[in-house]
Formats: sequence, C-alpha cells, structure tokens
Amino acid sequence: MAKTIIVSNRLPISLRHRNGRFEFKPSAGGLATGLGSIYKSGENIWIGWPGNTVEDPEQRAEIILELHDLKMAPVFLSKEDVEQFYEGFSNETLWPAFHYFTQYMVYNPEHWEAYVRVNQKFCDAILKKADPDDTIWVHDYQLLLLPQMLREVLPDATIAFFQHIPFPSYEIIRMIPWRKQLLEGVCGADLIGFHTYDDMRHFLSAVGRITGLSSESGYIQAENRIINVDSFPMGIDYDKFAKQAKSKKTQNIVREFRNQILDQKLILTIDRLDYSKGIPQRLHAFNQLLAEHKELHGKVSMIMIVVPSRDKVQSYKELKEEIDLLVGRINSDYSTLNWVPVHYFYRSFPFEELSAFYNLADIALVTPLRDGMNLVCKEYVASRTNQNGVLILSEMAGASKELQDAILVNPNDQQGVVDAIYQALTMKPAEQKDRITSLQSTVKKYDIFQWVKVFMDRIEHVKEKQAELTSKDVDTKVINEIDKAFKKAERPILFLDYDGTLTGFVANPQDAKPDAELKAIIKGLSQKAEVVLISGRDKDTLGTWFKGFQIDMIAEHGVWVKRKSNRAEWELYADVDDSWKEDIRNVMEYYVLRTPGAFIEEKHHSLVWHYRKVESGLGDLRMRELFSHLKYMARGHNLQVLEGNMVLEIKRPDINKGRAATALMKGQEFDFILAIGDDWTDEDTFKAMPKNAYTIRVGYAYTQANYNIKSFRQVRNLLGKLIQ
Ligand SMILES: O=P(O)(O)OC[C@H]1O[C@H](O[C@H]2O[C@H](CO)[C@@H](O)[C@H](O)[C@H]2O)[C@H](O)[C@@H](O)[C@@H]1O
Ligand SMILES: O=c1ccn([C@@H]2O[C@H](COP(=O)(O)OP(=O)(O)O)[C@@H](O)[C@H]2O)c(=O)[nH]1
Ligand SMILES: [Mg+2]
Repeated sequence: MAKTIIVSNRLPISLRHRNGRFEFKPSAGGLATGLGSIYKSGENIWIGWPGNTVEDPEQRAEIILELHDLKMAPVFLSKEDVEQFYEGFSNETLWPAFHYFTQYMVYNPEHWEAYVRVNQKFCDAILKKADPDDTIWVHDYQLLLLPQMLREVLPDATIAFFQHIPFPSYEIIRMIPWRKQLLEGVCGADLIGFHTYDDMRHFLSAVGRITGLSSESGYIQAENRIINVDSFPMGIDYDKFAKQAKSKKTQNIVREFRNQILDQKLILTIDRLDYSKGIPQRLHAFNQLLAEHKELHGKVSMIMIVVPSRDKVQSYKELKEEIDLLVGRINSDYSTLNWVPVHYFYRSFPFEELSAFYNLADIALVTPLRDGMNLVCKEYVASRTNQNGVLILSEMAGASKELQDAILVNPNDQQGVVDAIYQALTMKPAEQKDRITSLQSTVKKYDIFQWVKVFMDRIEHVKEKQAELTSKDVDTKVINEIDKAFKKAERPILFLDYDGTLTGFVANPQDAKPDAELKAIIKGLSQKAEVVLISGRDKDTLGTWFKGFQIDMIAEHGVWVKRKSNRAEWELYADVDDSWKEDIRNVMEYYVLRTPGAFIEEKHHSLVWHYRKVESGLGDLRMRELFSHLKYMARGHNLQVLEGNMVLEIKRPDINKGRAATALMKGQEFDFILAIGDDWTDEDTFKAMPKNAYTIRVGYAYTQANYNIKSFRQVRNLLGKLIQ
C-alpha cells in the first residue's frame, strides 16, 4: 500500500548531548502534533535532520534505531552542511530575502553548492524509503529543490510542498542568482501551499516571469502536468491550549506569578530570536509609551520571552546584543525598587509555563516586521478561556489575514503601536469579550487538524485532476492504432495546425519558420494523404513557407484557402465585411499608444492586439481593460472578442477553423481523418470533425479532442511514424 512520507529540515524531536550520550526530546510543536495522525500511522514516516551533528558511526546507528521506533528517519548533516546549508544558504540568503531583509542577504556560491548537495542528501534518504506511488509532503524553504529532485526519480509519486515563511514579490526573488533553479525545484511538486493568498500570488507571478510557465486560477501548466498552488493558513491545536489553560498545574503557576506582580497589567511578547520579529522596534514603542504616560509607571510591565535561535548567524548575534542593550536601558531608566518594566527571558519555557504566561497576560503584543503565519498569537487567543485579554497583531504576520478582530498595527508605525497598547490597556471588558470570542471561533474552526485534512484532501483532488487530463494521453498503443488505420486507409486526410502544433513558440512569430525536419515530414505525408495546414496565420506567410508543397492551406482561421494544385491561387472562403474595422482599430490604437511594446496585426476578418513584448503584468492589465472596452463595442457590430496566447482578437464569430474544415471536406468521403491543434481556435476544428476522426490537442488542457499529446515534438514523432 502506498504510504505517506513527511519531510522537513528539522525532525519533530531535538537531540541533546548529555553525559557523552545523546537524548531525544520529542517536540510538542504545532506541526508535529498536527501531522501526528499521519506519520505515526501504518508504514508512514517523517524524515529530517535531528538537529545536531553526529559523526560517530556507532552513535549514528543507535540514533537510527531509536528514531525508527518513533516513526522517524534521520538525515545527518555534517558540520560543514550546518554552516553552509543551514546557517548559510537557508538562513543568510533565503530567510532574509523571503522576509524582505535584503540588507542581510549573502550571495555565496559555496553556500549554494551546499544547498544543492544537502537537498540531494535528503532526496537520497527519501529514495531509500520511498516506493514509486508514495505521497511525499516536503516542508519549507530549506528544501526548495527537493520536489524536482524526487520527481526525476519517481515520476509518478505524489509530491506536495508547503512553505511556512512568506513568499515575497518577484522584485526580491529576482535578486537571488539561483532563482530559476529554486523555482523549478519547487515546481516538481503537484501541490504547492502557502499560508496566505498574497504569498501564493507572488509565487505564481515569479514562476511566470522566471520560468516562463503560465498559470490560470492557481493551476500552473507544466510541460506534462498541472500543478496546483493554493493558500492553506496553518492553525494550532486549539483544544490543547484551551485545556492546558484550565489545568491545575498551569493555574498554580499563574497564582504564584500573580502574587509577585500583584495588580500590574502585563504585556506579553514571545518570539524566537529573529530580526523578522521586530523585537527592538517593540521595545522602542514600549519605551515611548512609558515616556508619554507617566501614570502607567509601576502599573504596567512587559514579559518578553526570546527563544534562542540561529545564534551563530552574524545578524542574529548582533540582534541579541541590540536587545540586551535596549532592555538594559529601559530598565535602568525606569525601574523602581518594586517595579521592573521589562522582564526579559532569553530561553525557552515548558508548555505549562508558557500556558501560564498566556493566561496571565492582559495583552499579547505580536508585532513582527514579517512573519509567514505566527502561531504565538493564535496560542494566546486559544488560552484566553475567561474571554478577556487583548491581542495586538502586526499586519505583516500571515495570521492578520484571519484575525481581523485583533487590534491590527503597522509595526513600523511606532506611534501607532504606542496608541494600540494604550487602547488595549484601557479597553472595556465587554469589548475585550466581543473581540476575543470572535477570534476564538476562527482559531478553533481552522485548527491544525483541519489544516492537515484540507491539505491532504487537496493533494487527492490535484491527482484526480491530473489523471483526468492524462487519461487521454497519446501513448504507444494509440500511436500504433493511428498508424495502422492510416496505413490501411485509401483516402486519408490530415488537418494540422501550425504554431504550437508543428513547431514550438518563439518570441517573434516570423522566426517560427519550418525547419528541414518539418519540411520532410510534410512532404512525406503529402505523398500519402491529403494534408491541410489549418492556421490562424496570414496567407502570405503560409504561402511563402510552403511554396511548391502538394498540400491545401487554410489561412486566417478560415478566411482564405489555397488548394494543392500548382496553379491554384488563394481564394476567399468567407465573404468578409470589414466595415466594422475602423472603429475598433481606433480603440486598439489608443491602447497601443498607452502600452509600450503593444502592436496591432490586421487580418482580413479580424484585428489582433498583441502584447507579448509588453512589460509583464502591464500587458495583462491593459489587455483586461481593452477586453471590456471591446466587448461593449462588439455587441453593436455582432463581433466576437477572444483572448489568446498574449493576444486579444476581435473577429466575426461565423468565421472559424471548424467551418473551413467542414467546407473543405464537403461532398467527399475520407476513410481516415486526423486533426491536431494546440489552442482554442483548434477546438472549432475538433468539434466539426465526424465521430470516427482522430482528434488530438497538444498540451494537457481541457479539450473537445479525443486525445492529448505532450508537445510538438511528440506530434512530429507521430507524423514521422506515419510516413515510415
Ligand atoms: O529550525 P530553526 O532554524 O530553528 O527555525 C524554527 C522554524 O522557524 C520557522 O517557522 C515558521 O513556521 C511557522 C509555522 O508554520 C510560522 O508560524 C512562522 O511564521 C514561520 O516563521 C521556519 O519556517 C521553520 O522551518 C523552522 O524550523
Ligand atoms: O519557550 C517557548 C516559546 C515559544 N514556543 C513555541 O514556538 C512557536 C513559535 O512559532 P511562531 O509561528 O510564532 O514563530 P516561528 O518561530 O515559527 O517563526 C510557538 O508554537 C510557541 O508556542 C516554545 O515552544 N517555547
Ligand atoms: Mg496553434
């Protein structure tokens, strides 16, 4: 039976050195809890780094055995791996880039090499455990290359990826020299998840611009499959926090603390040591609050927990010093014998004590400058079982998209943060209750178990969608069937679209000339069958490229036809009334003037507005504007506006490839019909074909055709086989 493999840089345990031996401490982290039901069942497993360097082979063997019982398998990292892959590329290049701290980014090719090497190490470890049809769920920015590495060896595996940190705008991603490899790496997955819609749209835009893969409604069209990109805001184990808040143990700790701080109001902040968390900025705001509101002295204090993290990375070391200094300054400026403004702890706390802090705090001040999600704010909400307390939350945390009833602040607006703290300190119990109750219902509903379920269901959905599209793939069996039918036929006919079907796409349409291979194929076919080139191209280009070929040509989607006899001239196939063109051309020209790079192509029956040379993004925007403008005008003229690949075309609806193909076959009997095309204009051809025809759409889009085929290369192979 297929199994599920969870992969993350860190395993949900921590490995500690004690008395010359290693000890494991299982992590109670949200992700570990949420995924517990998955990796602990059946043959499933979690693969990752145990979080310490272990060189001794005997110790390694021991660790492997012990982890095996916990349903985990380790990937051992050497000291160099830790320095270059973990501290280096992951936390000195990707982390600052993805959190918009470009000033901390390091561009070190050795770090990049280590990143590739360690991703490969993870891949090898997985391959030792994985079967071809397993589901592999990869987590986070340390492993961006892994999905594609896995895909190359396990083409049919189900691979999903979730990123826990933000995905920044293309403008940031483009700064990374290895951006293309990184994006292509992630695109090895079938499903790619982010915490928020903004992360996902940034990702889609970067993929479009950097890899050239296009997408629609969250589906990327890769060469041989679709990839779904979606937003899955992660939750916490709500009941665990709510239950712990009421437990005897936690309540005892709360009472003890309360006895010491009496009726002081408490502001709680909890973060890993990280510049993305905005800790110094928060201290500055607290300092300003104390300067502005003398009446609060002795009545309010801050409990600041900073959990040590990545302290070998230079920017983290400096941050630690800055925080130490600031806390020292505030306390030395304001402390009295019985009041300390900032209680600062540089360590982590056990769950019961953490819960006690959440319980005690009148206010949680969560003001990261950037955060993928931020779970601390959700844990605070879940712990407020007395329905009071105020959450102040940064707009820059993913969680702010869901927690709209918090007091939302811009962490860069120091005065705004000061005002928010004051508002929280003076908030009436009734308002506190309203806000916290509403926050609780959100956090409770979208908890970590719901998150895992929704993500896993989505994986299944994507696989079904992929299967639907590839079920019609032209495989060897189909090729043989077509070949046999073709060779048996006495009067075969072939309708072949040109761009995207017989050749690939190029930036300049005039460069898509037929090469020697294609000419040979068409020539060969024309000796055995009626060959009809059926294209949207203008007649002069087609006529020049295929001069002297014994084939029929339909140009401009069916406006012109040229039969194969040598003396034949281009004939108008449709009577064309072009009186509408002037009005429409004027409008299109206006949009050309406003859009550098855009141009108009005039065909007999249509006008086409091209934007493939326009700055990416702007082209789309203008096209949408022009679309709605033209749609309005089209009604009056009985015209049809169609969106194509980087074009907007307006034309008469009764002229199309299907009509032309039908007219060409009229009164004749063919015992073999094959039609191949790659876009919506070819769908008209497919629809017009009799039932016994073979119809093939290039690419894995939804289609009226009986079959899909991967690319023009496979089309050439198929046609090549017919003339052998
Ligand atoms: O493994 P470390 O280098 O010690 O760092 C700890 C983890 O930090 C990051 O957490 C993020 O995930 C949270 C849950 O999705 C999210 O709420 C938060 O906003 C993120 O910063 C990181 O993504 C993990 O990979 C690290 O293990
Ligand atoms: O002493 C502590 C302080 C915090 N946390 C946990 O650390 C996590 C921090 O997650 P968050 O998403 O807020 O930030 P990240 O560190 O992932 O960037 C939360 O689940 C906290 O409960 C902890 O285990 N021990
Ligand atoms: Mg085409």
